[in-house]
Amino acid sequence: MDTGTKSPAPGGRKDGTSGSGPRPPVPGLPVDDVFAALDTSWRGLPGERARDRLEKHGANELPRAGRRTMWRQLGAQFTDLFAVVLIVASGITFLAYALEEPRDAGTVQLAVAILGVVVLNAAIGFAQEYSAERTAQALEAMVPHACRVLRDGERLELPARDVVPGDVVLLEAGDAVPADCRVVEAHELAVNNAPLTGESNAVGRTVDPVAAVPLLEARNCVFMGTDVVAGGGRAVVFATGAATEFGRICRLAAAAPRQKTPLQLQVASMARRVAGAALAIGALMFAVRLPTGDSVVTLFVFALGVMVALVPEGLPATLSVSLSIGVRRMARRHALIKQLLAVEALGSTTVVCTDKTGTLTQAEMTVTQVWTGGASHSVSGVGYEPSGEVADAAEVRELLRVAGLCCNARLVPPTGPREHWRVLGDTTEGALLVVAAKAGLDPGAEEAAAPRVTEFPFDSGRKLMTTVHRTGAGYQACVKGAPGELLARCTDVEWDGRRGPLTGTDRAAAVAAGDELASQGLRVLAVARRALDGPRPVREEAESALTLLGLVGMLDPPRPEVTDAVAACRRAGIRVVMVTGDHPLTGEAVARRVGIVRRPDPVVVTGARLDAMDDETLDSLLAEPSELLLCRVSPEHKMRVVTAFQRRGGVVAVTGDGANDAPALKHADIGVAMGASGTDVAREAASMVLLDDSFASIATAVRLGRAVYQNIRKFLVYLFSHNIGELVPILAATFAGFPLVPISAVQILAIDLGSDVLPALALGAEPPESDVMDRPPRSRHERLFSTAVVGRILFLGGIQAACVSAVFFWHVGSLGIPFDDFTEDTLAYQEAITMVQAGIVLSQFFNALTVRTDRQSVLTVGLTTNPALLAAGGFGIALMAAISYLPPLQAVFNTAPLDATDWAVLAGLGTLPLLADEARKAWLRRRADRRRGGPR
Ligand SMILES: Nc1ncnc2c1ncn2[C@@H]1O[C@H](COP(=O)(O)OP(=O)(O)OP(=O)(O)O)[C@@H](O)[C@H]1O
Repeated sequence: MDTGTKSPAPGGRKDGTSGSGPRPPVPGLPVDDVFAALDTSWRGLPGERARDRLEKHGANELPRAGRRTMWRQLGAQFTDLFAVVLIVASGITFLAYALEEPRDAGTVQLAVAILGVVVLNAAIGFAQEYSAERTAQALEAMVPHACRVLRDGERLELPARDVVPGDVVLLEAGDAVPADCRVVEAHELAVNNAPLTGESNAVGRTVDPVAAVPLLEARNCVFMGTDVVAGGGRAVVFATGAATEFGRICRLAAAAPRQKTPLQLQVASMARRVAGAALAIGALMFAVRLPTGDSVVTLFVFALGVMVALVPEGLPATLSVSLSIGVRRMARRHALIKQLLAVEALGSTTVVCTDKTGTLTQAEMTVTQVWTGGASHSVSGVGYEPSGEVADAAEVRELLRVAGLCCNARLVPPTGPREHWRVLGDTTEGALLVVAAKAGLDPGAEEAAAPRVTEFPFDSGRKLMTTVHRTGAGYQACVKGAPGELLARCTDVEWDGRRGPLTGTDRAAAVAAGDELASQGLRVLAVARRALDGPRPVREEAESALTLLGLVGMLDPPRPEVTDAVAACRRAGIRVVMVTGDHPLTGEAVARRVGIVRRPDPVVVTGARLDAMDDETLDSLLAEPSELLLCRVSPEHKMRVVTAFQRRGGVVAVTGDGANDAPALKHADIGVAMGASGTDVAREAASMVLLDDSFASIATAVRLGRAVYQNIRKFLVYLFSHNIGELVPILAATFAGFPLVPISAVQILAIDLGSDVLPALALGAEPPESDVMDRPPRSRHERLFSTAVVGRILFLGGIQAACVSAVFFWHVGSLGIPFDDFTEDTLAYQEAITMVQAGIVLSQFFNALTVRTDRQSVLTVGLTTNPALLAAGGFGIALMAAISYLPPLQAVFNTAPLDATDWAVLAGLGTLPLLADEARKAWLRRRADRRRGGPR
């Protein structure tokens, strides 16, 4: 059919394959006419024509909806609550300056400084949002979105963006439909059109032409943005990119609101509360300083300054930095976070339900045993290279021929000297093709001799797959699957030179052989066939009265890195539960190898036993602290177990790769999909995607997730402790009857903006503490501002406040000048306020070092292991020196030069919070050791 003639261009308005005008007539055409209309054929497009079409129609991508322009993003920074409050505050200060008699330059400086806060905050916020968005885009691009198409008869795997009208797409359960297509071949094909129609039940697809109906209702079409949920088939693309129905809807859709995570909400609400408190404290300051006799305007400006200084403006931005650094670190370690929520949940994960194949193991299957009745045959060779030996027996060849015919995977030879043989498709099937090749069988030739006429695809609920072939002697069903499921459908055997009914002894022998292979950790499949009368049997017919040919056992070695990761999870108080569709013996053998099972008596629960259990029994089973394996389970069981763990208050991470894992992935606190081998549906449903599929990456993500939370607490303690250091001296001076403030509002702003922002950001980027995985998971209900956090803020802030107050009073008192004689211009006063400011800056430098660890000594992590923090602290000190020594800055801040002794005293006092905190940590460590029964 592929004439190669230049018929009306597919995708153009004439044949309606694209554009927003008349919809394509393809649903009404018989299959052959569809190919003609789209100028393509069953063999797919020739490569050159596909390239032309890609050029003509552009990439199969949707224009990004809902992205704000840079200007709008920047503008938004000035309209959030804090910014508005600050802008109003600055306006009032300017007004106060205008009304003041005589005018004080300090007032206008304060007004400008407040505006400076707004601009700086906006800049940080904007930079953060911008980089977070860039990160999100980069991460999105890392999630593979490939599809299988036929081009010139050749089966290829292409990025979905390269698909063009006329491409023949191969569809399987779990695939995301890459473009709008007309179905030309369907094997129990069903899709979920929910993204387009809102109805989330599976709808079957046919190949028959349909009468004129709205395109979305055409049962012979599949659409971009939807998923194949069952069966498989082929379809021809008729619209791509923005021309698809999905593209049309996306154009109509308004920008989705950005969702904030509970942590962000917690911080935002806390920041609001602190702002309220700042307002109250500002009012309090106004009230307490009223007796000093200052003018109302002066007092008002001062109170406003204090209030502005106390507002934690930088907090939300620092939080975003911390989260986005966490996300980037995880991506570097192969864990892509799709929803920020997962970062938080990871930190409090209590249970990980993990698949076996690919996650704990390498998913590099090699058939090592073939069992045919009385005889067991070893197979040599490793990996997917089809070289090795297998017994040259007719019954082995027949078993492998049938198994090979019942496969959709394809072996791809290496293209370069450093490459290896690869499998395109299911690795279990890849292993079967390899062993068939080792037996001298050529899949192409076998398929040509017995072309496939229909297929009942594998699904993990049924655990079987069947293909029907036309042979010289009629039709034949080739069936492979889990031995238990397949044996139940067999009535005959053909092995050991015997062909006849399957006896009780045969059955027992097959079960024993299967168990023996499984207990070696091998994945076991049984293979059978039957003769059929016609090409299109119903499934029950094709999968009954089968003749059993034997079993194959395939090895899938554990991933070497998993054992350590499992041990780390154990230490971190996280329970690892294996959930597999495989045989209990295979599951247990693998679980033992990776350390999930260490005791002799693990609890192995099969899907059948789960079915027989009510929720109460299941709950009490999960409550036992046993080593638990769930074997021969289907995705529905997985969902039930996740829900049961959650009922018990667990925070559950669950892995999944198949389309029917989607509900469990969505329901879990952290749905983890496989980037390399998983289906598109699973990846869409998940909140985290593992690029390397390895369990070890989950453990790493948990570690980094815990670190993010810890870091947030670190900078909270850091940022809030200096507020105490600023407020207490002011209150003390007022109550002591000192007529001036020990630290002015502009000085407070200089600390907030000059010396505190950068170290807070550097704390948000701290690497995980080495003992982060030696503690139990954080309770999901634990507040960010826990008693421990507030206690530490008061502890560190209190010491700092005591030190700087002492410095102030010592300095103003040592000269014997009466308090009432002090004016703003008294040198001793200028020196004293400079010392208070420098005292806080130095103390904050040491504070930053001490908050780096919760319980460990700072010396254990090393004083220089966060160079960014040292640089940020160093910058703050240099700025302070400039404020003390440079005349223009002295004029602004009313400061005076400090001498070396002053600096030395301040530095000495600044270390006090650090030393006191070290003593507190040592006490905590000793207490923990005592609880554990002696030091470790
Ligand atoms: N492509 C296939 N065709 C037929 N049978 C298969 C196929 N793949 C697996 N099986 C059989 O079905 C059983 C369950 O496989 P399934 O892929 O559902 O397990 P799973 O839950 O993904 O396992 P795992 O936990 O190892 O990832 C296997 O033990 C095997 O006997």
